[in-house]
Amino acid sequence: MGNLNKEIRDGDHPDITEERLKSTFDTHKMAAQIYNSQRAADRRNEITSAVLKIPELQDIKPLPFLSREEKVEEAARKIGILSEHLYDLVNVNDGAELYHLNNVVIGGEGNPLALHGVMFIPVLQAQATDEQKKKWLYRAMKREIIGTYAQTEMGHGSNLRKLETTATYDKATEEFVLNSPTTTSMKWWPGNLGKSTNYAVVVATLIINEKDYGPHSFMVQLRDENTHKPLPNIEVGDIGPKMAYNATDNGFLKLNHLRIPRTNMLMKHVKVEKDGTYIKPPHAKMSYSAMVHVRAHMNNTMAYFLASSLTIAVRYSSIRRQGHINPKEPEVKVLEYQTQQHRLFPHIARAYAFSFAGAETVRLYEKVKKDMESGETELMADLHALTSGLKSVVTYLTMQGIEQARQSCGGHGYSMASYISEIYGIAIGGCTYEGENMVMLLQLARYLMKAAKAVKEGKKVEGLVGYLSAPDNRHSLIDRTPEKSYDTYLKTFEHIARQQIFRAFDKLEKMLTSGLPHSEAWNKCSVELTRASRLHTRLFIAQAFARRVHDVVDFHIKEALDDLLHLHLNYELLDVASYALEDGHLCGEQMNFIRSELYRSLGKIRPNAVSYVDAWELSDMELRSVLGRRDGHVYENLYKWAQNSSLNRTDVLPVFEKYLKPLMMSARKNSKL
Ligand SMILES: CCCCCCCCCC/C=C\CCCCCCCCCC(=O)SCCNC(=O)CCNC(=O)[C@H](O)C(C)(C)COP(=O)(O)OP(=O)(O)OC[C@H]1O[C@@H](n2cnc3c(N)ncnc32)[C@H](O)[C@@H]1OP(=O)(O)O
Ligand SMILES: Cc1cc2nc3c(=O)[nH]c(=O)nc-3n(C[C@H](O)[C@H](O)[C@H](O)COP(=O)(O)OP(=O)(O)OC[C@H]3O[C@@H](n4cnc5c(N)ncnc54)[C@H](O)[C@@H]3O)c2cc1C
Repeated sequence: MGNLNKEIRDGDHPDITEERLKSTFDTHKMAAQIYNSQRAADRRNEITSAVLKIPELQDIKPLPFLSREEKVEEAARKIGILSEHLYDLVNVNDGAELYHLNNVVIGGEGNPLALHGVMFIPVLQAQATDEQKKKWLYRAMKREIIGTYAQTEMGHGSNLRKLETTATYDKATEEFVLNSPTTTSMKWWPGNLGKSTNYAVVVATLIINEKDYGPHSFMVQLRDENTHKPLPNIEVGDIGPKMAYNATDNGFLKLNHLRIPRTNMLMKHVKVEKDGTYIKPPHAKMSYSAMVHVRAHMNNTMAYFLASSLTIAVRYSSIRRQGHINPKEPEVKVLEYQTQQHRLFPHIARAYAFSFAGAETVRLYEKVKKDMESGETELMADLHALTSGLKSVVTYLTMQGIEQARQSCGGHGYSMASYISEIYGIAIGGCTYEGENMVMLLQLARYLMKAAKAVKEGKKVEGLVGYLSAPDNRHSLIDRTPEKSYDTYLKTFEHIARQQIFRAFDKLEKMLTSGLPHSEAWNKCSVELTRASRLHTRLFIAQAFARRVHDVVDFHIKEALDDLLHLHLNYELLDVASYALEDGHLCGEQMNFIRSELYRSLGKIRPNAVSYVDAWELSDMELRSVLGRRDGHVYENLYKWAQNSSLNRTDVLPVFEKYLKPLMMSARKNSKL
């Protein structure tokens, strides 16, 4: 039998090999859990190996040394080369393969086709009629045209009902007139809008006979297909540098009374007839499908970002030696410190949890998408509630985890050589895009309040909120169950979420009864409401983790996942324990029990720590991190990496003659006086 950890190679740093030899599970079999099948895990590695054989697809130099313009150019260069090899490298109908290819070759900072693939094509698939698909979708899929999704404006992103861009129907010419009447009505932020795309699905407020029908989607050609020059009545450009995503040209767009044919409105579900008659869609929010598409996939992208930074931090912590635990012994790997383990291991567990919760979410999304094709909309509300909560909680916890990973690498974590700061910048965009986190938590809260009302009225609720009508224990039995039975943990999470949901509900009801208008009462309860949404979502994540562990057949994989789940449940419970202490559901003694289980878990995870992150099978090419190198040879490569700095091209910079020398000369002269 070979090594269980598949990353072991001759010549690696002995400290990291020592870690890998301790693995109790086969890391490639674990990858099958993370990527949902052995075939998917195999394909990732096959794609990486194939890419490594194509020299033009390698980074020209480490990305942090590129200027913004060079980053934009480099991503476009690679997209061009990828286009030639695409069919040999991936199954183009498999989103996971495309995403992996993107991560290996280009990385997270963006590319000209990102929004084309992530939103433009999905919105056409979901909202275009067959005729419209023939006109645009098939061309888009062949990349004859490149598009984006232009919804957010300078003045409005969250509140779609107040978008200022108008699409006014002109019955006489059977056209819509698209107009940006104010500075704040300019589209602002859409990815790749600035310079890369020649088409956009523009979301505008539909006006017919002076009546406002709310946001609708319209296909707009932005640029000439040959010259790429903006078409008349269109002003378009880049919004400038951002915290991250700087290979992406997020853009602005001003439409000056631009006329487009009536048939450019996406009309699969909703219609404006020639005479201006408006035909409603089967569900008012069907046009929000592209956003739900991205939200449904965000758990997995966040899990990936979190796992990337943890891979870097855990590998580095296994070769970084500093300080002593036993003064008579050599300096220890920093991974031996309990504080380091506490800082990193719970986030490893979260990365796995997000991936498992993500798989369930994508399954529900696929079902709803199929239903919607035939006009069936029953599960849309469930999906919207679930994805709203998850996108908010998962992006926020990912942000925390990545920052802990960075800090756990000490000074070198702050260097771009770690690449963690770039991953952080990219990942935290997710707290904002696809619905600002608080706004989306409040969307979930609407759903939870409806369920709470039903329960109060004596009705039974089911599905995601079924626990609200299930029996509850007054006191948690957490310390009175056999090891590896997680039922009592999950019941405790249920209790906490239920209590908070009803606390928010009661507060809201009291205010409404006192005569406060609904929107004011809602605002005054909104912190309590977002707490309810977070607790409900964290319960779902824990349940999804437990469901996955329950289903695993392979003994060693199950045992390793079980250890992570145990850590997850104890850590997460401590994080939210104040809610259960408040009403005596948990007592001080049980808190001690949870704490001691947590510390026991850290010890149990420790020997497998490197293998848990190796199991994500993130290649050096995609990690782009000196600290996270698979072979553990960090220090000599850190020195090599610094040689890329343009400041090192000469021993003496011109600024010396220009500024520093005169400064020192004058100081010396003064001190002689
Ligand atoms: C050749 C080489 C190939 C190489 C490969 C390339 C591959 C590329 C891969 C690239 C990989 C990665 C790239 C990653 C890029 C990053 C992508 C970033 C994308 C970011 C894009 C955006 O941000 S787009 C803009 C997003 N904007 C928002 O999300 C706005 C948020 N606001 C809203 O969604 C809405 O305004 C609102 C939901 C908050 C409110 O809407 P509204 O006012 O209309 O409704 P109400 O609040 O009144 O609610 C009414 C009822 O409607 C229900 N509702 C709302 N939404 C939905 C819904 N979607 N579904 C179902 N129901 C919904 C709501 O619940 C209310 O119900 P009731 O309570 O019953 O009344
Ligand atoms: C990296 C990145 C990529 C993006 N890509 C695209 C794209 O491709 N296409 C596109 O159309 N857009 C894109 N966006 C825009 C993005 O979708 C919006 O910025 C986002 O939806 C948030 O909206 P906002 O900017 O209006 O925030 P605001 O709503 O102005 O948020 C500001 C504050 O107000 C609070 N707030 C607002 N409304 C409420 C409320 N009702 N209740 C309580 N609090 C509230 C928020 O919680 C937040 O704290 C992108 C943004 C980023 C950062």
